[in-house]
Amino acid sequence: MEKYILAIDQGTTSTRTILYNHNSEVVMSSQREFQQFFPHPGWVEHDANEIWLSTLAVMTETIQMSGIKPEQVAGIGITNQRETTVVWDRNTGIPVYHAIVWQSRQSDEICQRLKDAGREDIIRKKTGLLLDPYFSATKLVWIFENVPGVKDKALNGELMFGTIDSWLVYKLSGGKRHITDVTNASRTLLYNIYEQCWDQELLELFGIPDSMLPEVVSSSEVYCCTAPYHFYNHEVPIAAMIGDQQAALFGQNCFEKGKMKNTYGTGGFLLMNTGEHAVQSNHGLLTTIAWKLNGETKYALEGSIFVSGSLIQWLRDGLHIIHKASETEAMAFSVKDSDGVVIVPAFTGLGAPYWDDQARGSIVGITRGTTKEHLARAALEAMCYQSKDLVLAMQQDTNIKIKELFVDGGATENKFLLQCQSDILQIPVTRLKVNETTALGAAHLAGLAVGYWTMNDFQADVLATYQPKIDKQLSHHMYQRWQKAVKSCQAFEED
Ligand SMILES: Nc1ncnc2c1ncn2[C@@H]1O[C@H](COP(=O)(O)OP(=O)(O)O)[C@@H](O)[C@H]1O
Ligand SMILES: O=P(O)(O)OC[C@H](O)CO
Repeated sequence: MEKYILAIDQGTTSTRTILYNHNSEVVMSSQREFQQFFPHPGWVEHDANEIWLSTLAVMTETIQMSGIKPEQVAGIGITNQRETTVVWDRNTGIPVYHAIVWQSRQSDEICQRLKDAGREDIIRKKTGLLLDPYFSATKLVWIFENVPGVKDKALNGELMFGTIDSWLVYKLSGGKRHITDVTNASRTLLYNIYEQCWDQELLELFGIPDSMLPEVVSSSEVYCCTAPYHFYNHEVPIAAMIGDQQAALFGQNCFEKGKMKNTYGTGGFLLMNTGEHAVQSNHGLLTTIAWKLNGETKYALEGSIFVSGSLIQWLRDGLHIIHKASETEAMAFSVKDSDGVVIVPAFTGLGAPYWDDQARGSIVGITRGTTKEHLARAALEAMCYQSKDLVLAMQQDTNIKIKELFVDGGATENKFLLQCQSDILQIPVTRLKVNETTALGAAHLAGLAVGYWTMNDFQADVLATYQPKIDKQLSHHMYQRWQKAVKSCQAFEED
């Protein structure tokens, strides 16, 4: 009887399940979007129950549509939107508040308070992260301070905290297990990534009782089985949990130190495997855990780009100069260059390596001859320049010369983007046949845990490699113009 691995990819806007066969081919998949709540400007919330129900629905649908028997599923791997925070009642399993999403800025003030109290350094040293509302701990503090009765209940040991991986395993196991994997723990601001444990000093600093924390486990092992009533009366091993960006790094086969992937979605996420050493960044990059497998922990450096593919959405929905994102490819190829136009998409400030939340976007270099084709080209180039900023920062932090960039995400359909990225970086840029590397990474980790695959089974099947086509000098000149444009948009705000 042929066996399969089921990956659950619980993302920010939708939940997906993908069923893989032994050749790592997609046999069936299913997807459900769920509601986004924006109760105040800058706040983003989800209904954790809806996320759970969407997960059950897509799991069931995938199995039904594939026509396989439930007992043919050898294991389940979970990958998830990271940092998003859920608090639920230990006795009833009911969340006490909406899940606060990683994008949400509602704990801004709490971060500021801690910064003013001079706490940022200690947090950065222990967690590799920044004191920012992006990460879980201050979201949890926000719930304590704003939802009546929650803090007392938490202190009484009546509540549980978890990121989405934790929440889903709790539900899937019928409340039997309260766990999280190291990669998700490493995004909470509560986990000491060097000692690999919840950090007592940080728990005290945030006022969080350790009774509500999940047990931290590796990214690949059989943690428990699905409660039979959730999966056609079958107990299927849940065998992997990993944050989505780390899962993509694994799914891209970036197993060795120095290997790097870049995801071009709404935002951008660049991760480099730094091996068994956690590298502290001097350029505002995050130090994070890549995965823990067979007792070995691998670390990564991470840079996030706030606006990547969403710049193309803005051309469509804001400027109305395109109807579909894919049109930008032909438009960009149709002109020989951007005619000197540079777009800096600092819509909400600039992330690493600038960390300037005051900066705002700009379009410089326009003339009477500027056309929408030049703007489309400049927008795609901006996505590449931002990645180059991060690649350079990573090279400086690690002393590792990057030899190749692996790419994934929706915008990698765009051939101009990938050629341009190779030109700007002056290294090969490789896209695999599988673009859903996040789910694949989680599936592979689950397959390893249940003996379905070995590491030798993971061969990167290349779709295309783009080699630099412009010379170094021109590439350097273009990048210098980008740096000038960034400086000018920062200076403009100062004025
Ligand atoms: N052919 C394309 N060229 C340029 N950008 C694209 C293209 N197709 C999609 N995008 C951009 O990629 C993003 C969608 O990618 P996706 O990986 O699905 O994002 P996410 O997972 O963040 O929702 C959108 O912001 C869209 O504008
Ligand atoms: O769900 P995505 O793909 O938007 O990813 C979200 C990231 O994990 C946030 O850190």
